[in-house]
Formats: sequence, C-alpha cells, structure tokens
Amino acid sequence: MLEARHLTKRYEGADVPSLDRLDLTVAPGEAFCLLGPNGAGKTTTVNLFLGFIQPTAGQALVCGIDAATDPLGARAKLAYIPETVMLYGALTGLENLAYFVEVSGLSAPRDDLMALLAAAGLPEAAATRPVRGYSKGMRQKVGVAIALARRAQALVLDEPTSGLDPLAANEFAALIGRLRGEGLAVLMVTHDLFLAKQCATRIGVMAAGRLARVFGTEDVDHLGLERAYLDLFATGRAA
Ligand SMILES: Nc1ncnc2c1ncn2[C@@H]1O[C@H](COP(=O)(O)OP(=O)(O)OP(=O)(O)O)[C@@H](O)[C@H]1O
Repeated sequence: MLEARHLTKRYEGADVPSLDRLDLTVAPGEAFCLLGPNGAGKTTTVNLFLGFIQPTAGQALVCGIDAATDPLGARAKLAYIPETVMLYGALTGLENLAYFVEVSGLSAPRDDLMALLAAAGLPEAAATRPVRGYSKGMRQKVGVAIALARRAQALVLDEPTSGLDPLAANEFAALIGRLRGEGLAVLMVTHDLFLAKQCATRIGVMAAGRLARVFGTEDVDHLGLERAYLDLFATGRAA
C-alpha cells in the first residue's frame, strides 16, 4: 500500500510548492499511473516515496511506514524501477540478481533465481550472458526479477518504457499487469497515455504540483483519455 497524505514539497528558494497537498492511496492489487506535463511534480512524488527527499509537509507512507522518518524501513517494502535499471555490465543477469538479493539480506538457490528471471520474461540463454549486451527492455526485466525476489509489496516506476519499442513496451505492460494481479501496489509515472490505459486501474493527471484529474481506466477509452488530457491543458483548467 502506498499512501500520500497532504504530501507537500517546496524546494529551497522556490516561491511555490512543486507538490501541493497530494492525497493519494494505491491499494494492493492496484496500479495508479501518474501523467502530466514536464515539471508537474511526478518525479518529486516518486522521490518522496523513496525517501530520497524530505517533504515540506505531509507524509509519504509505504505499507504504513513513513518514508521521511524511516527511509530504510519504507524501502524494504518497496521496489523501484527507474527509466534505466542500473546493473553491473560485466555480470550476467543471473549474477546481478544474485548480488542484489544478497545485499537485501536474502538468499535463493540458482534455480529459484532463474525461475524469477523467467517469470519476468528473460529467457534462460539471456540470463547467463553479461548484462553489457542487454537491451533496455532486458534490463527492465532483471529489475522486475529483483523486485520479485525481494518480495516487494509496492512497486514504483518512473518512465519504465521510455525508449522501448512498442512490442517490448507491450510485454512490459503485461508484466506490470501480472504483478498487480499478484497483489502489489503499483505507482507508475509515464508520459505514455497508451501504456497508462493499458496497465493502470486508475490514472491521475498532475498539473502544477496538484492532482488535477483522476480517471478510472474502465471509465475512459484511449482516445477519450487523450482528449481529456489535451483539453485539460489547452483550456488551462488545470492551472
Ligand atoms: N532539486 C530540485 N530543486 C529545485 N527545484 C526542483 C528540484 N527538482 C525538481 N524541481 C522543480 O520541481 C518541479 C517539479 O519537478 P518534477 O521533476 O517533479 O516534475 P516532473 O513532473 O517529474 O517532470 P518531467 O515530466 O519533466 O520529469 C519543477 O518545477 C522542477 O523544476
């Protein structure tokens, strides 16, 4: 479960907050996609949940743990997949997974790790090759396998499909759907309306640090979402 309570961030020297009293709950089994123009406050929200920055007011809670006061406790419950998953290029996908599992204080036999990589969609032949030869999509799959191995209860993703070809993005969306189905609470930042429609249960549009609109994915088709998004900014209603 991810919960923002009146979450506010005003960077030092800024006249206005970059995030302004955000209230948001992402329940287990739910995927919430955050859309919005550049500078709307999406990454600020993610960084607050990760405990990378301190809120000016309010709370970012991961399974009830305050990310500001107990960042390690919050991060133990959460997996983060950034735009590019950072892995050790000289190690194979399997070795990377084994390493990240070990630094999380866990252990798993090779067969279990291979099964996790397979569940994330990485073929066996690729899992035993050095990561420096991986595509971006393959790196993302190792990132998902790490999240699975750590038994994270919440998953936060920042632009995970940017730069992926449509096939790889589609495959990734299906994978996120499966993780959601397994009960993870998923918060994903994206500029990709199609991806949002494909894998979210709810879609929020941020503007100037506020959640301007929230859509249930059942309530809007892809074109409707695009039209609503463009309308929101064309008419200046979100400002
Ligand atoms: N470290 C920082 N110091 C000062 N201002 C910052 C800092 N980080 C972000 N901001 C400002 O906060 C606002 C929100 O930025 P944020 O990165 O959260 O937006 P975003 O919605 O993720 O944008 P994008 O789609 O471009 O990634 C912007 O006005 C940005 O300039």
